[in-house]
Amino acid sequence: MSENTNVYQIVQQQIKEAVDMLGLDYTVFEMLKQPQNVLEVSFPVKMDDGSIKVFRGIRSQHCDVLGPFKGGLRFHPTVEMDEAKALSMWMTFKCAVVGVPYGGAKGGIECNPKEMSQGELERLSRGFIKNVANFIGPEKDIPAPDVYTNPQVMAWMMDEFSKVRGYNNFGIMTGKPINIGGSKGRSEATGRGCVYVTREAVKELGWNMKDMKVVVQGFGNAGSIAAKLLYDMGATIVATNDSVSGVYSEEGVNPYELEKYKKETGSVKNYPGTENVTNSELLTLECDILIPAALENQLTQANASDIKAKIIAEAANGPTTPEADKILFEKGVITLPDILANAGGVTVSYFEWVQNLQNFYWTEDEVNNRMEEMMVDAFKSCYKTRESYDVHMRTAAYLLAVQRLADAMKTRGWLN
Ligand SMILES: NC(=O)C1=CN([C@@H]2O[C@H](COP(=O)(O)OP(=O)(O)OC[C@H]3O[C@@H](n4cnc5c(N)ncnc54)[C@H](O)[C@@H]3O)[C@@H](O)[C@H]2O)C=CC1
Ligand SMILES: O=C(O)CCC(=O)C(=O)O
Repeated sequence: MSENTNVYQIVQQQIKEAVDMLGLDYTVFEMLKQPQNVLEVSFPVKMDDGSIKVFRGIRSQHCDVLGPFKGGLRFHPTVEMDEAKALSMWMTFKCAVVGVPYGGAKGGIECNPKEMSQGELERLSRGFIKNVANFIGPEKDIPAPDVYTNPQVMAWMMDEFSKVRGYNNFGIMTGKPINIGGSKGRSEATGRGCVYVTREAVKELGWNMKDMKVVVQGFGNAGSIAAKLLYDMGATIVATNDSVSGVYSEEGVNPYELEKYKKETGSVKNYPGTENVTNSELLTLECDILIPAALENQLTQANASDIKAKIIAEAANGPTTPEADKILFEKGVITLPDILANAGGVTVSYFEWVQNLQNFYWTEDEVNNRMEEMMVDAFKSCYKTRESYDVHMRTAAYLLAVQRLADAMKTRGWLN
């Protein structure tokens, strides 16, 4: 039978399982099984050659019982509503797992940013914001970077929103450049947070980071930072890739040098001293830690039994299908689920928003130390729940998150 890779249906299944295990009122499932609000917009953008192209943008706001909606915006050719809904739902659970007072949102624009100039990307970003300005706001829904969006895109969007409102609104977007209200540590936060929980898992197993061989799928923001920090801790980065190619070396690569090479050539492909590997070869390489840091549905029933890693730390959202999860659990692999492992990004986004609202800025050490404390606490809570319910880490994280959401619903009078 072919595998279901519809991420919206997958997340609904994850919620149902947690609600049933916790014996909660069915209203909790009814509330969480779909987003509270969705918006789809289309708008014209003038291209550099003078032509007009119409783009489609999406924003899904899942559940705001714990606070305003929050989550990234991606620029990608595959952006569509079911994916945005699922990603917004994962944001709700992620915030609840780490104790960040937000609800989940996500969105994006269907486009190929690699084929667009900076001017076109700026007009695209501003056009999107003009069309969603009434739907978002610093107390309502605060977007952030995701796949193929970056601090510059956040800056244009913040500037456009401020123009629409008629006064500066730094708190509307997070992941901004530091000189216009960005937080120190935000660019590195997703990879850094992922490394903190990976380090805790390695410690729990009584292993030493210096003995770890690591494979990172997706040498972008989250993946390259995770690779660099693990390398700094003594781990060996044996392979990594991007959308063009992968590279492998048994002795390991220096991710700082690889980053320079990728900046110069546009890809990790043909990095000296390595052999090129395909994406499917990369995922099943001999290693201790595998960090999927690209897109959804990468570990599936087709490749799960061939995966050699003992720890999988999901920097990406939704990289593992439920069928793959089962196979990996039975093999004894410890999966650090996305809603825990990549929560460092939204945690520091929360710090950025707090700094913007107070107009008072923190040092990088303050940001990193506070994030570390929250990530380690969340890891420990999930690990404890995993042991007490005898479930895998993903289910443990959902049990914690759904219980916290249900408690807040009860307190707010949404449940009997
Ligand atoms: N940026 C952030 O703060 C956060 C990102 N994430 C998740 O992390 C993942 C990566 O996001 P970012 O690092 O921000 O994006 P990015 O755009 O900086 O990097 C994505 C990387 O994946 C690579 N890639 C794309 N398609 C690929 C394929 N088919 N095979 C192998 N590599 C491929 C790209 O070449 C690029 O190197 C996404 O799932 C995102 O939702 C999660 C939490 C926060
Ligand atoms: O920083 C944020 O607000 C959200 C980041 C994000 O999109 C994610 O965690 O998947």
